[in-house]
Amino acid sequence: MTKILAAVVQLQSTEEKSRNVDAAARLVTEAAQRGASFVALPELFNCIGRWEAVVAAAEPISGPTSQRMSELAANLGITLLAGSIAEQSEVAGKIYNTSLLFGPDGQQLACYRKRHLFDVDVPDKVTVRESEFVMPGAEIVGTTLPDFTLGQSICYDLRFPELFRALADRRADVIAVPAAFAFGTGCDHWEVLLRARAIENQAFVIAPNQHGRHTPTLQSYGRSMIVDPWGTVLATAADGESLALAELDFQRLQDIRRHLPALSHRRDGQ
Ligand SMILES: O=C(O)CCC(=O)C(=O)O
Repeated sequence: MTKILAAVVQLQSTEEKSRNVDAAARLVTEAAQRGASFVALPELFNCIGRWEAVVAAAEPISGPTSQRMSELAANLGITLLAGSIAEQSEVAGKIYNTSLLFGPDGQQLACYRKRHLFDVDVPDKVTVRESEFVMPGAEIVGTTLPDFTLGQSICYDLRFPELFRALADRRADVIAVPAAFAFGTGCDHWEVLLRARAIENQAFVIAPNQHGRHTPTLQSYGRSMIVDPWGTVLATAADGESLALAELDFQRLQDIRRHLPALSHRRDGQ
């Protein structure tokens, strides 16, 4: 198959897990009913807010949220990227920020843990120390699916082109960037970075984001997006909890790579 319909789900998650998972399931179901066969949820979709609350909500990989997502994927017959959840780690008081991929039979196909942690202090915009609560992941994850190869990243990873190049080296046709991208930086950087990563790696970029205020000091930018390998924005979510859908045409991807073979013009394998 050279074309599929993909969807990104935009949420305004809270610290209330059952509310968030229900909202996610409702929008994933709507996306599947509209014909999407690949649906992606944002970062920390099942619980976001104060870090203490996120850590307290952490689950093992095979916990209630992943079981619900696995059943959802199987019932709808779709491939589901469960954005990320807080995963219990071996270190007390710390989690992994973990993205799980489920196939249309409900099987877990991949697990990616956010590698780059958002420790920044940008005056008047955003101050965060994610590494106080989150352990960095070690692995780079690319998964070959029947229709395409998926590369995984999470949010702040977007600023590290070497990760995306490593995913391109694993032949990623689609790169997912589930996010709760800070409003303060998102206004200027979100779309530019997504489009740059798509253009330079000649891949579709699927970027479901959180939107709106989660706590008085935590606000996500929204504008969840699907970008094609030419850097064209194919779809953008409206503000609030919403969906954006777009067709991924893999023949167009191959044509772009053939006409403009920049990835094969790299010097010294870089
Ligand atoms: O890179 C940025 O500016 C935002 C990243 C972010 O919000 C996150 O990783 O949670």
